[in-house]
Amino acid sequence: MWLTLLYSCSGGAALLYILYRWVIPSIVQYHAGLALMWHDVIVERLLDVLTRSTRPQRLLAAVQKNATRGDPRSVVKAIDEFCRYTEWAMNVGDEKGCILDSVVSEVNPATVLELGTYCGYSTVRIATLLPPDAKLITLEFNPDFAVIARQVIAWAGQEEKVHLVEGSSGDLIPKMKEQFGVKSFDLVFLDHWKDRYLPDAKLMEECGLLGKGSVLLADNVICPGSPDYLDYVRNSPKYRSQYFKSHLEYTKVEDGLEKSVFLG
Ligand SMILES: C[S@@+](CC[C@H](N)C(=O)[O-])C[C@H]1O[C@@H](n2cnc3c(N)ncnc32)[C@H](O)[C@@H]1O
Ligand SMILES: [Mg+2]
Repeated sequence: MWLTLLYSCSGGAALLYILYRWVIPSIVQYHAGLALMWHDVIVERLLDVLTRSTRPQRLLAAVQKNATRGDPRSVVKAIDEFCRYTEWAMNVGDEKGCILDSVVSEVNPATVLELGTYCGYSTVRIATLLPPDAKLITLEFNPDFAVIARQVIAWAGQEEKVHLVEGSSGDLIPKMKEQFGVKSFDLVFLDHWKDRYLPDAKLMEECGLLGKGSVLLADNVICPGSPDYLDYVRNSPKYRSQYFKSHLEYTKVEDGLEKSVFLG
């Protein structure tokens, strides 16, 4: 009897594991709402409780285990593998990351602002492509994420190029000129909470942080989406705007990046 019970329990556990690991992820990856609900709410909370750690801490552990210190490409690869095969996370990801890389290379910026650091994945991608004298300021208002991001950036050997500032974009953007010595930004990567894209773009304009030719690159303009921002940059005579179609990080849900050149 005990043997039968053991068999049925282990059979049930195996079935649950197969559902969790393969069946549900392969179904939800085509649906925006379900994908975000599954990965960003259910799985994250479950693993936080079961492992008594946070997703950023688990991501950092994967970097320390699998990436070579001082090799930024290996850091990016370790995070992408962790997010594709172990646990989804809200980095720009490998697919949209290639578009980000090509825009950074094309603009070849001397000054970059990133809104939303999270664990430092996109920060490392951007920093790797910058010339040695370029300046990358990245803003993150969650101190727990900032602690992890600093370690990821240092593991990638990019800490000299990156200035991670803790605080909210709305408070920090007006201080960029006086406190951080910035004249204007050649490139801004918007990847913080989506309802802040439009107010922060307007704030950067008001503060004189955008010059003729400055590029705004906005992630997740379709999923989760930032319709008011898209409407603004696509219809304002101040911008020439272009959409790069792609997928929400580590899924097959449509998402994309909007590149908007400030015309002055
Ligand atoms: C999608 S994640 C950034 C992902 C990161 N850019 C990457 O691709 O690796 C968004 C981050 O923005 C931060 N954030 C949201 N609103 C913010 C704000 N107004 N100011 C500063 N940080 C913000 C969140 O705490 C979160 O860590
Ligand atoms: Mg994003």
